[in-house]
Amino acid sequence: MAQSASLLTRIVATSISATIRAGKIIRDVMSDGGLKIVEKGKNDLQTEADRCAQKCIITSLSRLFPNITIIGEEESNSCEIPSDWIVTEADQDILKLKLPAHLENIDPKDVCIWVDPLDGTSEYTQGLVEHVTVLVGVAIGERAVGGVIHQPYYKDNEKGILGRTLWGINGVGYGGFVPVSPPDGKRLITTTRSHSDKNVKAAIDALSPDEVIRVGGAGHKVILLLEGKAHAYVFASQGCKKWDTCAPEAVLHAIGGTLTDFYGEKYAYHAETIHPNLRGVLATAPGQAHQWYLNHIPEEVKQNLQ
Ligand SMILES: Nc1ncnc2c1ncn2[C@@H]1O[C@H](COP(=O)(O)O)[C@@H](OP(=O)(O)O)[C@H]1O
Ligand SMILES: [Mg+2]
Ligand SMILES: [Mg+2]
Ligand SMILES: [Mg+2]
Repeated sequence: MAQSASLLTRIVATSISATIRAGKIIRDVMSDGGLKIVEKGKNDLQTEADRCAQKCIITSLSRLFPNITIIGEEESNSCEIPSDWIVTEADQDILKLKLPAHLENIDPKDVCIWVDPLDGTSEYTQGLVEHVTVLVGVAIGERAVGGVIHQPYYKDNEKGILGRTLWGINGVGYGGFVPVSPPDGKRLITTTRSHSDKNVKAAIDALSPDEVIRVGGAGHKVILLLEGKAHAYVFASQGCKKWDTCAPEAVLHAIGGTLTDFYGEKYAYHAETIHPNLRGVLATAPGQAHQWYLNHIPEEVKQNLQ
C-alpha cells in the first residue's frame, strides 16, 4: 500500500477491501446453511456470519493499524482465522484522494473505527438478504468522518456481479452510488422493520408520512436516503448503537445530509463513548428541513429517549 497516502485514506481504502471480503463470507455462510444462531438478548440475534465477518474485518484492520482503537459489535474470541480472511489490499482510487490539511496529519490516538460486521441480522436470518450491509465507520475525535457501507447482495445486472460498496469522507468526497433527491411534495419515512415499539410508532405518526418504508438495518435505511427513496429515517428508540450509525452518518454527511439524535445533537464517536444511541436516530436526506422533523416530535417521545 502506498505509505505516502494519509492515515485516513489508508483506513477507508482498506476498509473497502475488508467489507467486500466480509460480504463474501456472509454469502458463503448463508449458502452453506449453517447460521448457528445465538440469542444475545431480547430480539437481538447473532449468526456465524456476524462472528466470521467481524473476525475478518477486525483482524485485517488491526494488523495494518495496530495503534488504532477498533470497536466491533460482536464479542471477540481468540480462535484461528483462515489466512484468506486477512485483507491487505486497499482501494487504489481512495488512496489517491487529496485531503484537506486538518485531515492530513491525524494522530492515531484520535481515531476510533466502529465495525458492524452484519447490519440487519434479523432480516438476514429470515432470508431478507437485500437488507444486509457491512459497516465500517471512522471517527476522528468525536466526529464520524469516514464511512464504508457494503451491500453484499446488491445485484448489478450490468456488471453481472453481486455486491456494491458505498463510501464517503466528510468534506472530501463520496463514491459507489449516485445521490438522488427524494420526490417533492411527499414525505416518505423509513424506519425499523423488526424493532418497533410504542415510542417508535408515536414519532412516525406525529410526522404524518405519506408512506412508511419498513426495512432492516441502519445502513440500508441510510442508503434509501442517499438514493432518494426516502426523505427521513426516524427511529425513536434506544436500540441502535455507535457501530450502526458511524459509517452511515459519515456517508450521509459527505453528500450534505444530516444524522442526529431526537434533540438535534450529533452523536460522539470517540473510543471512550457509550455504545447505545440513547437519544434515538433521526436522519434526513440532503435538502430536507431536519429542524422541521425535530419540531414535530412530541415532547413525550423525546422524554422517553434520555
Ligand atoms: N431494541 C433493539 N435491541 C437490539 N438491537 C437493536 C434494537 N433496535 C435496533 N437495534 C439494532 O440496530 C440496528 C438497526 O435496527 P433495525 O434494523 O431494527 O432498524 C440493528 O443492528 P444489527 O442487525 O447489526 O444488530 C439492530 O440490531
Ligand atoms: Mg446485532
Ligand atoms: Mg447494526
Ligand atoms: Mg450487526
